[in-house]
Amino acid sequence: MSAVYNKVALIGLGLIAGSIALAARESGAAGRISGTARTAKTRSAARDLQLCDEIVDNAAAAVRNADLVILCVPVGAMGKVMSEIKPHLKPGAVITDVGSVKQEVIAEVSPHLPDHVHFIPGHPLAGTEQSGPYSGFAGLFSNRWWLLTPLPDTDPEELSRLRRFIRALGANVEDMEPAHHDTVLAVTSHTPHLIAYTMVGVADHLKRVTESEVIKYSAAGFRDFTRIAASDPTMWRDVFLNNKDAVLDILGRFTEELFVLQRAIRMGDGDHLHEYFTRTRAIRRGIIEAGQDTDAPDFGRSAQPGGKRLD
Ligand SMILES: NC(=O)c1ccc[n+]([C@@H]2O[C@H](COP(=O)([O-])OP(=O)(O)OC[C@H]3O[C@@H](n4cnc5c(N)ncnc54)[C@H](O)[C@@H]3O)[C@@H](O)[C@H]2O)c1
Ligand SMILES: O=C(O)C(=O)C[C@]1(C(=O)O)C=C[C@@H](O)C=C1
Repeated sequence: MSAVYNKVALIGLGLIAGSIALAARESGAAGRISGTARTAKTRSAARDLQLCDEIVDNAAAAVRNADLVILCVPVGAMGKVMSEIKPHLKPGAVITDVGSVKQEVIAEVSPHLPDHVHFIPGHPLAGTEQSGPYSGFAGLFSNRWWLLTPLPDTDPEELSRLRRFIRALGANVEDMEPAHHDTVLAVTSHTPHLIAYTMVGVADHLKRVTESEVIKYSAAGFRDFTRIAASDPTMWRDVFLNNKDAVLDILGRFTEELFVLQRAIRMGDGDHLHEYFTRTRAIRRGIIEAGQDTDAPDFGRSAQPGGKRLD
């Protein structure tokens, strides 16, 4: 394909920027990619991996003459990076970000925006528990959602151009209000991560009592928790500090439900537990039937059309 942007600048060469670089190169969506990272070690790793056409020592140099600038740093660092690149941006450039939280990023970045650029915040709903330049891969965004949260004055032509670039990386694009984004992600991503972190912490305490048994006999469910709980501490610290209200709201609801289930177990209320688990199972099956979980095994669907199983 012909390039959507002549020069793309990636700030923060970790999992997401590395994956964007590889996918953009594979698709030809970027004419030229310039990248930078905070530490010399990361820049050197990115050079070894040949992630970009050029790896430069600072963000100011990376954005020079760039048509698209993608901020790929932790949510809490977005404002600082934006203030550094402000004087070096090309007039007409599009600035986007990949932060997992939107309202706070918009609040932190907006004061540093020069008049002559377009800021279109975004968030790819794709990732892993890995971080750093070695963890990127070209297929990360394939068939995943990438949400954009355009602002009231967003130029429609620039918005459709950015959508074209993102689709070239393999993702499906949708627009969302920033506040709604933060509520949805608190439910689908942020609170589940906090629960995984907590569960692994509980098991860690238990391990001190039972020695190595918690790890040795850990079942698949717990192992999935440990994968999530291995996610980058800086990234997740910033997510929780910057999506505080939505996460605290969902966490409150979670705690209430947990107490109800706890009571049902104590009272031996099997009907309540069975009805609850039947509802949650239907949600999982709905996700798979909608084709939203490409990693999931297709539990019995081939044998039973419609996802129903004979029990
Ligand atoms: N990992 C995921 O699953 C995932 C998915 C979607 C979106 N995101 C978002 O993407 C962004 C990047 O995440 P990632 O997983 O690629 O992280 P990463 O740790 O792999 O990479 C982050 C990069 O930012 C740089 N950085 C860290 N702190 C910085 C600072 N204070 N100033 C300047 N640079 C700094 C690091 O050196 C590194 O180059 C985050 O905002 C995160 O919320 C992550
Ligand atoms: O698959 C994972 O490891 C992820 O946690 C990815 C995940 C998610 O919760 O789905 C994590 C944070 C992002 O902002 C987007 C995607």
